[in-house]
Amino acid sequence: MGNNVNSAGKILLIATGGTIACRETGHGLTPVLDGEGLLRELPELSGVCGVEVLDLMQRDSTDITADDRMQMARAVWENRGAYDGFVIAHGTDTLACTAALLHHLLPHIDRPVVVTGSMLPMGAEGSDAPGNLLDALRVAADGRCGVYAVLRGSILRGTNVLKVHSTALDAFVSANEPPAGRVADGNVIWDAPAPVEGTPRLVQRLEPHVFVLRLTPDLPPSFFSVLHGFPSVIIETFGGGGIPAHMEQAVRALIADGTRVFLTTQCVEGGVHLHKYEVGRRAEAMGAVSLGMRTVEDALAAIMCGEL
Ligand SMILES: NC(=O)C[C@H](N)C(=O)O
Repeated sequence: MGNNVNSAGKILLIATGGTIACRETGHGLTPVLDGEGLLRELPELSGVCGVEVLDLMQRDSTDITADDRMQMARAVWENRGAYDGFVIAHGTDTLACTAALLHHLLPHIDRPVVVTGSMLPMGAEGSDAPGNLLDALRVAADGRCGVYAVLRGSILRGTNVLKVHSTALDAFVSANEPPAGRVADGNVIWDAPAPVEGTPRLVQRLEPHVFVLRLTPDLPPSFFSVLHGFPSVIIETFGGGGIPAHMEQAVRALIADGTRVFLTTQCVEGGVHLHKYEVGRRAEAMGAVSLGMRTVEDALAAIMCGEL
């Protein structure tokens, strides 16, 4: 199978909930629409591709766990003989976690896997839902293999998705990489080369016990004792990266006790550069590992899948 499967084929829409599927229930927005309910709002669909539906779950994405994401990956893996591509309709709040984890759970996937969602429910006035879902289906039908998120006409690599706004329709950016492509007037335009081919597989085992710690300048070093026992910890450090001097001993003890310590930055973009400052070099010397340009979601997924 090449890097592009035949375009305009049969796509499986996997519905998982999220705002895109929400209605006001009197208890707040709750996902209630199933996959067919979403498609009913897309009269422009005919001519784009054939779509079948798999209703996997109806969750606000806040409630989605590693097991649920594994179910999504399995649904793609087990159905890939029957479909040319997959669209996953998902809540936006943890969409970046799902896109990154699917990328690492499905290395070299030989189908397009496109995650999308919306900031307003399908059917609400001015909603971004129909446009996002239709664009996602177009990208899946276009045939480029790999995991992507499609939102507001942008095609983001699964590893670089970042939600930066909690309410605006333009809520996502492609972190540390330009978008892979875009959808303009219904046409899919790729700006990045296709991913390198390889043998597709499904990663079977996930390690969900990864702690992410956001440093504050005056975090008491005694706090680190609660992290002993975690196999891996990601520390979101300041700017270019480093461990504050008064926490060094505590981090060293954590590493000596067998916890792998990875460092990233609290900055939205730019990554960590531990070689640049003395504080960064000291952190490297004690055995902390740089996450470079990875987003937290990508690093988390890579660690959970045993890649790091
Ligand atoms: N816009 C959304 O989809 C937000 C919603 N709370 C979710 O992530 O499921």
